[in-house]
Amino acid sequence: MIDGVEEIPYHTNRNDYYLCDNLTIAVYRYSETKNMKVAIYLGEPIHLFILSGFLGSGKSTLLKELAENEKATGKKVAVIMNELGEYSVDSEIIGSDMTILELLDGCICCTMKDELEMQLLELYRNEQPDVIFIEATGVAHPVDILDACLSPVLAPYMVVKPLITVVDSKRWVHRAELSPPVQKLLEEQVKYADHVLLNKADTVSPQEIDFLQQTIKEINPTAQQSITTYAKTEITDMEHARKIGDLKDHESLHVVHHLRIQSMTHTFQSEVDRSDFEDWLEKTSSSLFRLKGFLRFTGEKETFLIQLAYGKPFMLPLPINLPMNIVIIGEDLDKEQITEELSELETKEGSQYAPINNL
Ligand SMILES: Nc1nc2c(ncn2[C@@H]2O[C@H](COP(=O)(O)OP(=O)(O)OP(=O)(O)O)[C@@H](O)[C@H]2O)c(=O)[nH]1
Repeated sequence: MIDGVEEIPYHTNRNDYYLCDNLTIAVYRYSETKNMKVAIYLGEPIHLFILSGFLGSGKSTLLKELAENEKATGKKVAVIMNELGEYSVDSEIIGSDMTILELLDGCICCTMKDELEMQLLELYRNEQPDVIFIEATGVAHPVDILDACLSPVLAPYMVVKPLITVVDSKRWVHRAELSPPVQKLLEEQVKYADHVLLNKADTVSPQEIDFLQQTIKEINPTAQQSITTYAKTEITDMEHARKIGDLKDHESLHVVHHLRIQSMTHTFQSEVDRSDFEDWLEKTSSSLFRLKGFLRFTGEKETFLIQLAYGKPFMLPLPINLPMNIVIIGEDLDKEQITEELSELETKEGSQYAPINNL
């Protein structure tokens, strides 16, 4: 018997993933006892790059460039490509010498969230890449992509790198010709980026580049900007996100620096008083885009799945024991204060079990 792991009160015959309201829980068979166990497979943290940008802006071109740079430094690279269509032209272009997974005919930020979580989990468990690049569809919203990538099970073992938005310079200059919803999407993709690539610089004049830089700065004053042709850039140009703590030691706080959209994962060390937590949620919810994870309340035997989206909280009791990881996504999060507030909610009873290594 492994300490701290509870048996799941149902039986399945194989290693499996258990999908629960959008969240993926890894379920492994522990062969000595023949019982199913819930656990997290712990390996090296994986660096996750999310590439957003409107259709045809140059995301695949950038992906190919960055992936090749990373491979040249000896890193193991995996790619997840999301396309709205049923066939991915881009993955053909990227080449066959790295793991490429396709999510076709839907968008990871809405209908394909579960599939994305499954693919990330599978990559994490089976391939252990150093870096994963996710190319979103041209119409995905960066907040939703980040949300889809950060399941509470995996988030502590991922280092989310700066969110990169690729802009088609010419299209941007002429964006007033687009429909208002498309214009809004382009602006949102820029607004929430950490790094904006002004790509296709060869298609505009130097004066237009100046104008472009200025308008992008007005929408997102903190994003780093690069001017590129055929997305020629280096990953080191974008290396301005750093994790806090050492994830190999299962550091509970996972923070994405310099992101306008920030995420953090808090791991509760012990159970929490339910009404204190509900008060905290009520007080804080309006400032969060998203909160999701697992929690146990003092005096209650189930683990609760906690979800907060668009200010509305949702709690579902689960008949299994899970690590108490909560993922939080928001803008300008005061992470230290949130960590402090969440730690204060702990009642010091029913401590968090240690995740298991080497399953
Ligand atoms: N002239 C010019 N063409 C470019 C540049 N970068 C990319 N392209 C071309 O633009 C087209 C679209 O590039 P992709 O990299 O496929 O764009 P994407 O954003 O992945 O496209 P979707 O996946 O359809 O959204 C391709 O034909 C590229 O070769 C550039 O800097 N200048």
